[in-house]
Amino acid sequence: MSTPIIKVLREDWADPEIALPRYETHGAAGADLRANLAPENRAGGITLAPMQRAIIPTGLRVEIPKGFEMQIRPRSGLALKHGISLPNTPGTIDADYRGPLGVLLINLGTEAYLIEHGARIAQAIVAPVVQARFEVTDALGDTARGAGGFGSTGKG
Ligand SMILES: O=c1ccn([C@H]2C[C@H](O)[C@@H](COP(=O)(O)OP(=O)(O)OP(=O)(O)O)O2)c(=O)[nH]1
Repeated sequence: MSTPIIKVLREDWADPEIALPRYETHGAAGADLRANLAPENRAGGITLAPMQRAIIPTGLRVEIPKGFEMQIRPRSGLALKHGISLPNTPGTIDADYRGPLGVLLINLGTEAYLIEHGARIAQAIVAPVVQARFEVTDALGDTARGAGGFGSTGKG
């Protein structure tokens, strides 16, 4: 598969010094997204109290090629050390979305956490998608599992 190109537009107000999403290692699945805060929040950052959530701007808009999506996922280190996660993980960025790319963060930790301007707050995974067709039917095909679910195959 050839490398999909994501077109990235910086907002007029965004700080151009903040790096675009990038893969930190050769084999990384996710490209780190950075907070690009509004000018009035840059000095002080944005503090998330325990259980508080907020959309953190990236200062970017993207054009994802048709047939792909972008998933926004938490960074494990932030989750482990500070309880910073995404209530909508994985956030879905649709190929036809042209609005601001925001990262919805939640502080699941017990202490307030400061999001600094330029901080790496989440990671973006680009993944192929297919759109299925949903068809009504009167009967579904037989399987060994049948209607068994929710732990029906037992423990261990
Ligand atoms: O973490 C996220 C999740 C979504 N979006 C943007 C891109 C996405 O394409 C759009 C809509 O997201 P989604 O479909 O998850 O939201 P919805 O609540 O179903 O809204 P809509 O009715 O607009 O589809 O919002 C973000 O910027 N960040």
